[in-house]
Amino acid sequence: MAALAHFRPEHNDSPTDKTLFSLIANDLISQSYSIRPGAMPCDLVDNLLAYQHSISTQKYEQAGIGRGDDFLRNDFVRTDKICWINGEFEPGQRWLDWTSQLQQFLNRRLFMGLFSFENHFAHYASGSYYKRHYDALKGETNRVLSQVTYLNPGWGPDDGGEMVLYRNENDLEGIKVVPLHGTLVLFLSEEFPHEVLPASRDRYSAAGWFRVNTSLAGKIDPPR
Ligand SMILES: O=C(O)CCC(=O)C(=O)O
Ligand SMILES: [Fe+2]
Repeated sequence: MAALAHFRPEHNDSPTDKTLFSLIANDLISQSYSIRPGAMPCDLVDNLLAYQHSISTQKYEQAGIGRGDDFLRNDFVRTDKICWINGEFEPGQRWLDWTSQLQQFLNRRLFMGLFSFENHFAHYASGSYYKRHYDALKGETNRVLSQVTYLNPGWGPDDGGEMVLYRNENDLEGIKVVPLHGTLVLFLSEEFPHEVLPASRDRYSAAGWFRVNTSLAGKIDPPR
């Protein structure tokens, strides 16, 4: 027994990144989406949540739909507020390092050709929503893989705010994902309509998209 006193488990219950990446890859192979409650490393999501809270509300902008000249604010579709994440501060950089490792892993394992990652914090104030939509339109391939990580400790069954992931355009029932702290969701951007139901409290997340390189000669495809 004395020897056990010196035994220290290598890490806590959460799987190592490689194990998690492997599970995600297997999910994507078998069902083109991955829903992993509580899978994110605790220190990473705690750090990200603290970072999100430290950002001044003035840095948030009303979210819109479309990009560039097609950008449109439309309260009928979505009412959340967003703030793009860059590597300016350490927690943001750690997050981008982690997502870059995931990107490399998926490229090696699944040959996905993921080229870049854009992502933002999203704040859905109580009652906010994002109606059913696709993150990418077929044929306009650039957003390939959507990612959402939830940053809401203690989210309860009565808090609402589920993300509903529909299996295809005819699916009306969908799979409800509770936006609980540390839950990670990934899905092929062109394949799954999804929506965010209104919540009864503030709802925080980091949502992002891995993109392929659609730059044409001489014309760089901007990251957002
Ligand atoms: O927050 C979520 O659960 C999903 C957000 C979303 O669909 C998006 O930002 O495109
Ligand atoms: Fe979306």
